[in-house]
Amino acid sequence: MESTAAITILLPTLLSTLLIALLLKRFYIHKDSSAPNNLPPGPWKLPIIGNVHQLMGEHPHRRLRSLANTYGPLLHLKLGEINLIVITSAELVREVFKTHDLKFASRPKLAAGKIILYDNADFGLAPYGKVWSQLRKICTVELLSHKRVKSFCFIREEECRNLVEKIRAAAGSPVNLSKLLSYSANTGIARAVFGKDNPHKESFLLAVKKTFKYLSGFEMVDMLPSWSFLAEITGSASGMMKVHRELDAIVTEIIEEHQAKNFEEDDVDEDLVDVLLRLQKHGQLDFSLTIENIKGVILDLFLAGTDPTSVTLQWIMTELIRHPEIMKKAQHDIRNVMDGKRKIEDEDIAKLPYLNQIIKETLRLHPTSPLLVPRLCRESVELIGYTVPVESRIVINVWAIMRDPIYWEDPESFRPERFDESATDFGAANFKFIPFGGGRRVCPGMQFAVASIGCWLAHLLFYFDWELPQGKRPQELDTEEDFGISLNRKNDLCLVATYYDTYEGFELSGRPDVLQAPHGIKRDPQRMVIRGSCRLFWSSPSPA
Ligand code: HEM
Repeated sequence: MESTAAITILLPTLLSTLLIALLLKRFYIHKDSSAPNNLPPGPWKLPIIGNVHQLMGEHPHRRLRSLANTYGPLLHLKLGEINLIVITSAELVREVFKTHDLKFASRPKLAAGKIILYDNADFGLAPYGKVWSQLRKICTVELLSHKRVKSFCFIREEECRNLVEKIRAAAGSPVNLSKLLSYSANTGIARAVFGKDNPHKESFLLAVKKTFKYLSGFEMVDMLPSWSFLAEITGSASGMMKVHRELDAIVTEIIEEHQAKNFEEDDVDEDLVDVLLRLQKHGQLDFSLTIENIKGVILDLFLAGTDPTSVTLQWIMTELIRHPEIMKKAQHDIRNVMDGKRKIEDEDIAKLPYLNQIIKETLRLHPTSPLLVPRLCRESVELIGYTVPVESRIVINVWAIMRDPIYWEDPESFRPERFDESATDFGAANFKFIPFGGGRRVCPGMQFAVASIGCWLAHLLFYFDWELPQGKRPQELDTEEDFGISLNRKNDLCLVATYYDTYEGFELSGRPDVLQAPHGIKRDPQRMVIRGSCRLFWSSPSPA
């Protein structure tokens, strides 16, 4: 983990600086007089670095859970100059998302937001205010609303079929599912946002990985923002600048292509980029929409629409491989629902509640943002008798809450059925299941993500049987995590897929929804019947 490495390298320097500071300037190190007396509890703090050293050695969400177990669900840490408040209970999440939503609706200024995302000109990291709310509204209406998500079903279906074809082409050799899913997710969001595929996937996906690492909020430069030289020493400033240049080149190309189209006012085929450029040209918003805002929005959607979706799918497939009986049940459901049909459509997926339960259970155990996206407290707030100071950085350890035995029976087990028993939904109604966050800053891409994940998963399970390469046993599949703002698998997921040949004696043509009958037999998908558990075959071939 880069931030841990940076901490490890810097710690001796910081400690010696501290020692010298203590010896020579004893009297210049004052207690922060502006700090309230009743801060939430937390461990003893070293001067200057505060509790930075206590986050070493483990992923932050795991470390913060251990600290919460000692100090309670409302925890105060000092990370360099930053007051970090860590929330680890559903009851306190309710306070943040409901009672005091407005006070917690901003985001801290992170170095990555400044350098990579055009000084937070996007809306995912933008401070609470007019620019954020209008950009969010435009994206919701034009891209992420229920109606728009439904209208993109043709993109989802086409991309799913392309994915199936790619996996089939591997003909039983291991496929790198992590890579294939990232590519597919990126194509899906690119086509929805700007109408065509992203030709620079390889470099884009590398830049995405780095961006999510830099956005964790645990970079040295984000803990000691007034020591700006740290960004230079640790190399994070140049690293971020490099990522910025790579991403900027891609969005600049997209924008220039759209500008060159010279679209008409009443163009009915406007995509989101066209809409943003039109609004900029005609000054139709009550703030001045800059080209940096437009680039930032495209990057937000591009980053958020690619990584969490594909990462969730990788965790789903990881859990299904580790639990073959659950995989079989899901496959049985979908092959039954398809009942001789070959092309999976949105309405088929709607008939698969177990698939939905699998998605929820995976997001419970592997939330892609284990600490959500950090919030900034806009004014001081009283919570359970403690004061959360203004400008504190707030993280909600959803990873810990969603594994807490207080709220979940047998929390470490992968058991999709638990979502059958309780009517827990994605919408954070009970504050113990919050993989998409909540309140005003809740993920606006939730419907887009759930529709895409459902479609991909249905295709992966309907068309293929899956196993680990080299005869490995399910429990040998690792679940090692990599940390950034997004909780990825550390190692790529490589699996062997066996095409589920439901139509005996029939070959699929180029596209998996098209059947090719052997010579002399009429093609009539209506005449397929189900035999045995879920295997389909041609009912009565009667060669002419
Ligand atoms: C499984 C998939 C996804 C998960 C788990 C997820 C999760 C999250 C979380 C936890 C947040 C922070 C919420 C908070 O602060 O309370 C967030 C914010 C956001 N997400 Fe997602 N997300 C997913 C997919 C998407 C997709 C597909 C898009 C867009 C196409 C998207 C766009 C955004 C944006 C723009 C924000 C920032 C919102 C704001 O600050 O107002 N996400 N997401």
